[in-house]
Amino acid sequence: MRKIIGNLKPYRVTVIILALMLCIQAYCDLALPEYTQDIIDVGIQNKGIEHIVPEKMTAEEYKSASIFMTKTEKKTWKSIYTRQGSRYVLNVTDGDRLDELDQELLTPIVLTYEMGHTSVSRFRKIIRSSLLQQKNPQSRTVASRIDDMSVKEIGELLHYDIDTFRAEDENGKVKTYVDMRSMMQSMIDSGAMSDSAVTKAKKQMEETIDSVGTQTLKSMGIAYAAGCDKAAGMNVDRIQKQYLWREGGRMFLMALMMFIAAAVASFFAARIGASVGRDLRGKLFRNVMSFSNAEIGRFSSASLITRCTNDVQQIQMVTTMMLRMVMYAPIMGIWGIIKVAQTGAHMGYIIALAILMIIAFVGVLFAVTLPKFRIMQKLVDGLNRVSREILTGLSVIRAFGREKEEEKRFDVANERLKKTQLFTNRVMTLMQPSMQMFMFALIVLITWVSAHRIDDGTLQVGAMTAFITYSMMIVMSFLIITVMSIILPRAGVAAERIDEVIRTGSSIQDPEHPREISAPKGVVEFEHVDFRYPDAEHNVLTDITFTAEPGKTTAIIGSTGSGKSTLVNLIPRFYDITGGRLKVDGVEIRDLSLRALRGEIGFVPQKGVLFSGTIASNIRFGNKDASDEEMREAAEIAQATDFIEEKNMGFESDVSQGGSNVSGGQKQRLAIARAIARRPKILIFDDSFSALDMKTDAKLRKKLSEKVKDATTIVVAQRISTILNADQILVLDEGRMVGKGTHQELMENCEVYRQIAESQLSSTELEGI
Ligand SMILES: Nc1ncnc2c1ncn2[C@@H]1O[C@H](COP(=O)(O)OP(=O)(O)OP(=O)(O)O)[C@@H](O)[C@H]1O
Repeated sequence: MRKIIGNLKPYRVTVIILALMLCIQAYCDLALPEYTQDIIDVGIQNKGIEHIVPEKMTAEEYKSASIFMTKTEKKTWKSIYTRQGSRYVLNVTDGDRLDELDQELLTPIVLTYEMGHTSVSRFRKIIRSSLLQQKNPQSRTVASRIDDMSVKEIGELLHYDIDTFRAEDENGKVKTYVDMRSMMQSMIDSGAMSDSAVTKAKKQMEETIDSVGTQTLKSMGIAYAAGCDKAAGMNVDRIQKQYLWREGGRMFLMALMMFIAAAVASFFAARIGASVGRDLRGKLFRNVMSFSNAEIGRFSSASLITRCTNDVQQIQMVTTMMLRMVMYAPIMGIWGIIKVAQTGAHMGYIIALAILMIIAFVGVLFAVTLPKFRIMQKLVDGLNRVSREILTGLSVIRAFGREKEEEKRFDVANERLKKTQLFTNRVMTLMQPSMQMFMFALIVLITWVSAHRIDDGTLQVGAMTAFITYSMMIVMSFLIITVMSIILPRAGVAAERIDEVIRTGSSIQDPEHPREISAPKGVVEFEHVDFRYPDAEHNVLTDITFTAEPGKTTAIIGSTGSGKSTLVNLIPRFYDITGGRLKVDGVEIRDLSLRALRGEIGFVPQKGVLFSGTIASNIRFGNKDASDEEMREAAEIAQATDFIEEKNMGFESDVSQGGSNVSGGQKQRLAIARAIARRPKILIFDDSFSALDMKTDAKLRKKLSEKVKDATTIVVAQRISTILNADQILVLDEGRMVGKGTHQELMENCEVYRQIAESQLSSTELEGI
């Protein structure tokens, strides 16, 4: 995870912009349910009235509104209304001030509203408890009979004017309500209700209201304002229409803003992801280019390719996902929880329960599938290996009639992968429907609990809708966090694999202060050189001593695996020697810069390697400034002219990737021409003549001795005939030099050489030399 985040360092600014966009998106996303809530609760249920202070009031309402107000609140109340005839008109228009008033006057106004809208059962309860508080026995007797009396009878008994009226509740059900306001007023005026009793009643009411939540409380206040406005003769329908249009418009703008923020965030996330991928690939590639053969061997080229492609691809995908979803989920989750608390629905425990269940469910799901995912990675590797082997060896398979067996081998690997994939896919496909079912169950549960609250009048329909939406958002956020917390460690493995390559330095480094050769000649000196491959137990080369001189050919011969290729690979420092000294023109090669050293060498590897392009581009590969003349001469020496000229396009003929459209011998000749075109001081042929027929081999050697006279030529060969005329022949056996001299000398004093010679040439041929 840290490594994945570390990759984002160069994109700090873009990540900050992206985070900002996500905040805007979250803000809009979370504001939308609020708008829905407002449209339902304010726009539809409260006829579009936004503030709890009525715009117009009858004198009667104006008076009764202040029943539960403190002195300061009463002062505010008086200051915000102006009398116009029999009506009181609100003189405040500033939105902020109205919001302040909503806060300041909410409790007394809702209390008054509640007093004006008391259900019959609640009215009886209030009267009974106030009668029981009075000490005289008569009141107690009346209290016991309250349930049998009608509201009117209770009013007559207590000598108060009590109005009842029928109205719809929040759910549209028509109910009988009692308006207790005038009764309260008379009680306060007559002194039957003391100030402390009012405070006590207010406190009791406040406690009941506390459980409702601010949003619902405000809706009650607004319902009160709507009632007053209507009673004062205002056109509430127009207010409602205006409100709905305005809120709908705002909602649309919010949705638009959310869309833009989300699109910009996605754009940046994809861009950063792709850039991180590009950076990693670049870093990997640059580092791999500096690797010596030892590091390439350690990782294997197949693994390096997988790391450069598959692993980087995975990191790129996870980075984009992380920036888009993992960053967004906590913002939404936490902000959503805050919003949910504000709805006052008090159903947080349902969300907590849902989150716990989701974590448990996803945990079980992944516990079952994760080991299979790990196995799958190995099975994919296995399938790749088998297919690669079969495809590259197709002609051999055909020649030996092994198609059926190989098909079976492939089928086994294929079938194993299929079975594992089927299992994981089946389990994972369970996830979506389960999550859907889970979400629906959550909605049902919330609706069921809310239904009771709505029935009790402690929750509004809009608040429920908002709560459901917020719940879905929170639960989804936790779901994303849970799933990502499982996916991320898997991507961590890819990050680890990439990091391993990036952290690995090349074992072959340039010296800090490289020495220079003023006039390079190309003398190669081996002084008691030993070499052992990294991690190998034994030396591959031991005590090798010889000097290869300019203008002369040094040939190396020996049985398979005797260390010939290894020896020549030491000269361009593909590997560093492990003992002795290796000098070029008297300077240890470790003291020369790699560029200078390799600049002196023309190397023809055992396996001819060509690059896609043209024949000319391949010959000029080591010396892009070579003139046409030089290029033709190199091709001439390498005996490549004949076949090049046979092609329609000559030197401009296409060479496909890896040189697959030229024969093995042609490939070798082009590789030789490429080395010669460089005009090096040291020419190394690592078994490069093996694919040439004897005639071409002889012609090529003749041309070489004529045209590349000054170079130090080192030839590794399998055929004695190739090296018969060499100035010096080194005979290797199991990594040791068992003979050094000309052909004649070796025939006389080197047993190993004689055996090789006798195994390749007849006695008459040998005598004729
Ligand atoms: N990268 C490597 N890591 C470890 N051991 C290696 C590596 N390359 C070669 N060897 C071992 O070093 C020994 C010498 O190999 P080398 O390729 O130099 O022989 P060679 O004489 O060129 O053989 P051939 O004539 O078959 O090409 C062999 O035993 C081989 O197994």
